Amino acid sequence: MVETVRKSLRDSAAARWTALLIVSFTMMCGYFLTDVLSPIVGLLESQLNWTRADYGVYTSSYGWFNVFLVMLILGGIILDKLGIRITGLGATALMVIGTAIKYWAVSTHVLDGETIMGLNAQLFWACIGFAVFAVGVEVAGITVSKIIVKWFKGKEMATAMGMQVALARVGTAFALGFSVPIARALGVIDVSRPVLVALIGLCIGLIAFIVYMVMDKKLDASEANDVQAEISHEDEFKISDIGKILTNKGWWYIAILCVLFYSAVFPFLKYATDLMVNKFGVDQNIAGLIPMLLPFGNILLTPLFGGIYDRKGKGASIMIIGSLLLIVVHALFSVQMLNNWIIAMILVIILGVAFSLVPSAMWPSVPKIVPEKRLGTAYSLIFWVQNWGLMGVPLLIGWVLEKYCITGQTMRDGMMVNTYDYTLPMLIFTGFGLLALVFAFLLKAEDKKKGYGLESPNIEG
Ligand SMILES: N[C@@H](Cc1c[nH]cn1)C(=O)NCC(=O)O
Repeated sequence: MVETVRKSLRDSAAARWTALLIVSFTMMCGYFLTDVLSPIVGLLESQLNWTRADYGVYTSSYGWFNVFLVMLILGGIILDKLGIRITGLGATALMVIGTAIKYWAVSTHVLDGETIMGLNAQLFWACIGFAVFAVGVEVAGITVSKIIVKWFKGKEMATAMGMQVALARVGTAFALGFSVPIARALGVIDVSRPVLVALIGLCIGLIAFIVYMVMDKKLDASEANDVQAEISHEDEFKISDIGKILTNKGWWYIAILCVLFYSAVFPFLKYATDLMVNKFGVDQNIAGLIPMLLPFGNILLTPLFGGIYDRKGKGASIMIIGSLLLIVVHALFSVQMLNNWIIAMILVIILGVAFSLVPSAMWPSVPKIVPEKRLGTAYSLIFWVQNWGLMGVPLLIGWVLEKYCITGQTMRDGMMVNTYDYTLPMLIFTGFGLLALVFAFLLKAEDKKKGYGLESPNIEG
């Protein structure tokens, strides 16, 4: 009898890279919306009367439902229990719904003069929309991580995760670079216009995810026998598995490193354009172009470093180097006399290297510490811890700026606006970097003790 060796769809390089591109596109649209208002902080002040503290509240609303209603953790459990297709579809739909609410909030005049829970009503509804969107984008993020593990385990996993992060950064870069021109297009300043562009992108992202669902079904069909075999060997995910994750020291070190490191990058990006205007004297119409270098650097470097991790290993060491660079950059940003825009550009580029090193090693390291059936929950718990930082730090920085850093007033776009000294916020970011470095070292020591293989290559054979 002739025996045929049945191949899984994931053995086809074309199929797995196509799947990656499709889901990465959906995430790219999500990242565009995440940062779409960051470069127009000044316009939000002059057009919608949002102060820096209001902007801090808006930015922190990203974590409201994820953190306080534990939606992110629920999303991870749903992912492990119900699977990739249903969770991803729900998450992508939430991104669209949240963005639609936010667009309505920043474009309508029916809320003018009203307040809700002490907040201006327009700001309140923009926050609700952003909070709903954030549940979607975070759950979509963990779903996509699990999708990559599903297609790329034992293959180019870190390169694939790096590529996905790279495309996500294209979304961030577009937001930083093009929000202002979009808001100013057609001769009339309209801060809702970039949000509308993001909404249209997310609708296309939703369609892209539905296309991916077809591929996912085909992959499952091609592995039907293997899946049966796996199910007989491995139990399904149980709620008690959460305890197993939470008692894993290696997981905690990654989660804490993640919250500290990302708290010094994403919240920094939210204020980076304003930093360029206030500290480096860059014109606000082009100030977003300097922070934009950071995600653009990531686009090339994250897959490159991922490739190094795949072939050579050294995951824990890569995270240590990334944390070190983060400290250097923020410490130099806090030096008052370094106020030339060329220095700002160089520092942002180095920050881009740091922000490529750590994610390229961090995300592919999680499957080495946690088994695949618990991965959705493990990623969601890490993101949950991280969301405390993404929520709290912008709020802290906005409050610090309003309370301690106002240096005077100036005329921009025909409006009197405050000017700010960014030394204190940059010292706070440096502190996060220092703590991140401590946890990167602890992670490396734990890896040595437990033999997770963080320093070993990902590609088998
Ligand atoms: N939890 C996300 C955070 C995020 C920011 N914008 C959209 N999501 C995350 O950490 N993703 C990994 C990354 O490196 O972007």
